[in-house]
Amino acid sequence: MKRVQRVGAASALLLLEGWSAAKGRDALQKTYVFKNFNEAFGFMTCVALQAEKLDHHPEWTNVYNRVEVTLTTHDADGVTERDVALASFMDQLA
Ligand SMILES: C[C@H](O)[C@H](O)[C@H]1CNC2=NC(N)=NC(=O)C2=N1
Repeated sequence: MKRVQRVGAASALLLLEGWSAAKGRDALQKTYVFKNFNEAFGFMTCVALQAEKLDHHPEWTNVYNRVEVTLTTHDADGVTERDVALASFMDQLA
């Protein structure tokens, strides 16, 4: 997999809505709230398939209708265009 340049959370946030910078590390965070568990898990299933396609995976937790997402690129030790791409995909889907 090609190396990607770290862009950092601050510049990534200029392109995204509803995301914020994580505390203590270069990462993006967002909490999605759905109608119920089915909607939340459907979202996660769709994102999981895309994540496999992109070979880029979220850190996330799910409790009932909430999905808390953290995006960062472990290989670059920070936020890259891959995180922006995955964040945009999630926003379009939600
Ligand atoms: C070997 C494999 O391509 C890498 O480990 C991929 C998989 N998914 C990944 N996901 C994320 N978020 N960051 C990575 O650096 C990353 N690297």
